Amino acid sequence: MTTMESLIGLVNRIQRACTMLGDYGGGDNAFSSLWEALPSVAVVGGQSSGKSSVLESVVGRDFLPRGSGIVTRRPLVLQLHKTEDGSQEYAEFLHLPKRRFTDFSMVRKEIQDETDRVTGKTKQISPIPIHLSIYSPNVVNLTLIDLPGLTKVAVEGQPDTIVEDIESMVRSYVEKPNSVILAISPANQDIATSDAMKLAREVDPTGERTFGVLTKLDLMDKGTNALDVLEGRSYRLQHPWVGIVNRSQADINRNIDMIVARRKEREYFATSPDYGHLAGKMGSEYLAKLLSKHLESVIRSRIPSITSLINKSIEELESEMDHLGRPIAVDAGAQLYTILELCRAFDRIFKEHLDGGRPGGDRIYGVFDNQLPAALRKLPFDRHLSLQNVKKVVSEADGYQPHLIAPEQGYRRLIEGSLSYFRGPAEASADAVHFVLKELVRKSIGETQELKRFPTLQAEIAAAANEALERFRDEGRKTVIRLVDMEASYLTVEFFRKLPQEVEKAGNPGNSGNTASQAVDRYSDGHFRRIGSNVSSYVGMVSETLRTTIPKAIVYCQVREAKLSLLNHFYTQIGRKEVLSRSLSYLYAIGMSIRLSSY
Ligand SMILES: Nc1nc2c(ncn2[C@@H]2O[C@H](COP(=O)(O)OP(=O)(O)OP(=O)(O)O)[C@@H](O)[C@H]2O)c(=O)[nH]1
Repeated sequence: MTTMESLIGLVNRIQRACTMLGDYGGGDNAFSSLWEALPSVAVVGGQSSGKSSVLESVVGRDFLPRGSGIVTRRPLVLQLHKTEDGSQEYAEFLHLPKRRFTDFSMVRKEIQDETDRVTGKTKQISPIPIHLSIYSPNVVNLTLIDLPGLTKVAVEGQPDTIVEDIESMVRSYVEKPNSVILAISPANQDIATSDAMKLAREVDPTGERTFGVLTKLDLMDKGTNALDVLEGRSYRLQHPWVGIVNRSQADINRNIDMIVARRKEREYFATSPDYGHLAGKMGSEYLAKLLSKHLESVIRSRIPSITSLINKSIEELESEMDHLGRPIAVDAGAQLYTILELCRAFDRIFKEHLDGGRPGGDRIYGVFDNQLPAALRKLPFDRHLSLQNVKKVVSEADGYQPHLIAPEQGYRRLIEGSLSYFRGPAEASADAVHFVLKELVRKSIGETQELKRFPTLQAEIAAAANEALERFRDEGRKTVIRLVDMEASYLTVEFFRKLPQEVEKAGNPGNSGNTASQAVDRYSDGHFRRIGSNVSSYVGMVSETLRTTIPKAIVYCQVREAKLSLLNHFYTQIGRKEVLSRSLSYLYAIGMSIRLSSY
């Protein structure tokens, strides 16, 4: 491998590591700054300027989606890898690591499908890149990023903001000082109106990192030529302009082969009266070499800062790994599957305990059927509703003015005071079920034969399951407390409506005119006893309700969750660990190859 090849290959590998971690310049961790430090070539141009055509002829293959409107709706990070002459050409997507595409029409389809997977079938755009590698003897090592074409109007079905959205996405790529801008303009349009040049001038006013490409030279009016642009008089850039002749729509319709098209392009320049003297510096093949060489020199100058960023990323990953715990297996990829299988075996047994088939789940019913009702019965309402306490609470609620008809405030206070006693048994039930579940986890781990050989994994599963159960318990407790509080926050109205009549009846046995005896009776012990017994029957009613709703809440929050998602967190975590450890070994390898080479 020549130095140039390995340098660009190096950057390709780092870019893959970044994408693997779900980063593409968005966040503010070491990885996104690493991504940003990497040079790449961003292809910018207005719609129909010939962007796709240029990319395809640089690659020497048809593989980009075609159609009207905005076809490129996600950035496409295209990594070209030169392989030995005569070797089979193939393509690979980062999101489908196991699949080699040799049929390039399938590559086109996969780009379309993968675009739709993120954006939906809508015409939305998304900044999440698709990574495609092409291995071919007909390419030079190069990383290109294809971006949506700049447009001036939204088409049917697209949000009005699409014009700005595309511009700001493209801008986010080209404004990075490390990006090389491949600005595509059609020769049959005034260069002064080119969308690509407008944006390039804004982000790179000195033209240091802009490569101007002029397409459609063959479509210029007879008798005119683009020498003013190509020789740098119309628009000055630090790098030379490159003229291109792509396949026309008719060529495409006639399925003119890419390699044939490249040859025709060479012939076009070689025989052109206008451009003959520039022939050696025109055409898509020359463009590819020019870019590759430039990219290499940029990368070379960045090696020291890239190395230090890699080290910083490694440090960050290491510390995240320390935090999550090291992966159990050495060969993470293969073992991840085994681990998940083992977890599932455990999960199955755990569910059998809950659903029956294995003992233990019945103990949850025991909590609801015995423990909870017993605890409810034992609540000290007798004391709370004793004659003495009722008198005290009611008088306190009355204040300086004793109640006239029914002691509404007194009732409320007595009821609220009583209801608060329900919190204890409610929480105790959540705890009791929690302990049953915990015990079932312990048992299930012991009964999972497959786990016998993996004590560490056993411990990790136990820890993860118990942690999940704790979370479910917290939720269960919160919910049952809420049930109790709900009872206290709104009392059943009918119950109160009945009260005054009862008091009235009880206070006036057949003597409705005698207010004096009524008054005496109202403050007699009998009166307070009646209040106590009214409250007691209200509380009894609530107790009945809670006896049935508390189990529902606990099953919903704890038992059901344990069945559905006991190890979900754990699965996410080991998945993350796997990705981290893969990225880490990746970066170590890259760091190593930088140290070993003499860049
Ligand atoms: N004759 C001729 N036609 C070209 C040339 N370059 C592009 N075309 C044609 O112009 C049309 C648009 O080219 P594309 O490569 O699809 O342009 P694009 O910028 O990718 O377009 P969008 O993806 O729609 O933004 C196609 O029909 C091409 O065949 C060229 O150099 N000469």
